[in-house]
Order: sequence, then structure tokens, then C-alpha cells
Amino acid sequence: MFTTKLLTLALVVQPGRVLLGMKKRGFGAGKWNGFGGKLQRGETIEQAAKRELLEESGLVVDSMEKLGNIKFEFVGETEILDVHIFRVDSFEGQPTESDEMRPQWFDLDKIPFGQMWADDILWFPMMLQRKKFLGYFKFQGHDLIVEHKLEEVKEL
Ligand SMILES: NNC(=O)c1cnc2ccc(F)cc2c1N
Repeated sequence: MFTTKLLTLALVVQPGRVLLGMKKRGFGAGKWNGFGGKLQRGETIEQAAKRELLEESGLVVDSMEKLGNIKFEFVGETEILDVHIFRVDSFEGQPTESDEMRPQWFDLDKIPFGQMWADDILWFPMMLQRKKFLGYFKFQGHDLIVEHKLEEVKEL
């Protein structure tokens, strides 16, 4: 019996570069991540994505598009993480370190995939080309993908 947890993930993209955050503590600490988290009561997924980006990076979203949905399973755990992925192309503010995240811009040819979740290298190219995608990844621990599916779709 699996339960599902809705989560958001936002990637901020400017011409030639993407903003990532070094997770300083908790789940995924030590990896460069996008910005996101759980929904609060009564929030839409979009509202949560915008709130989490503001909380974790200091940026206010001007425009954002939903590009992906990936379900993550971890071997031995009964909770599926249902992650809704957004690309943010325009925003207000300056990236600011929070107690959770240290933001940093990366040129697109220098994305630190070796210090990121192992699925990123597979779907980042779709996100950067504004292609819509659906995925499923089964992890053993936090670094080994034992099974996955990833497909481009016309509609999410
Ligand atoms: N930029 N990518 C992420 O932030 C990311 C990617 N994959 C994940 C897989 C499982 C998980 F629990 C979190 C992530 C995640 N934050």
C-alpha cells in the first residue's frame, strides 16, 4: 500500500545559466537541488512552488511554466514522492542564501550533475528545451536508480 506526497520543484533559468541551491541540511543535504517542497493546507501546486522558491532563494516569480511530473519511489519505503517541476524564466530579486539553501548560478555547460540527484542529468535537457515530460524513478538509497521511465508528452 503506497501513499503519495505532493512536492514542488522549481528551476530558475536565464539565458545560458540555471540557478541551483546547495541543500545545507535535511533531506538531500550536500546536493545541488532545484527549489521546492511540500504544499501547505489550501495551497495549489503553483502557489506552493512560488512560496517555496521565495522562501528558499528570495526570488519572486514573474513567469513560470509547468514542464514535468516525476514520481519517485525509494526501495523499502511506502511513500511515493509526486514531484511537479516548474521552469521559472522571469523573476524579481537577487538570489539570497537561506538557512536551507545556498543559491548559485551555473553555466549550462557546467551543471554539477555529479553533485546532484542522479535523475537530473536525464530530464534537465528536456526542461531546458521546454519539452514536457513524465517520469518515474525508483531509488535504492539516495544515489542509485534501480528502475526508471521517462517520456516526453504533449500535455501534462
Ligand atoms: N534539481 N533536482 C532536484 O532538486 C531533485 C531531483 N531528484 C530528486 C529525487 C528524489 C528526491 F527526493 C528529491 C529530488 C530532487 N530534489
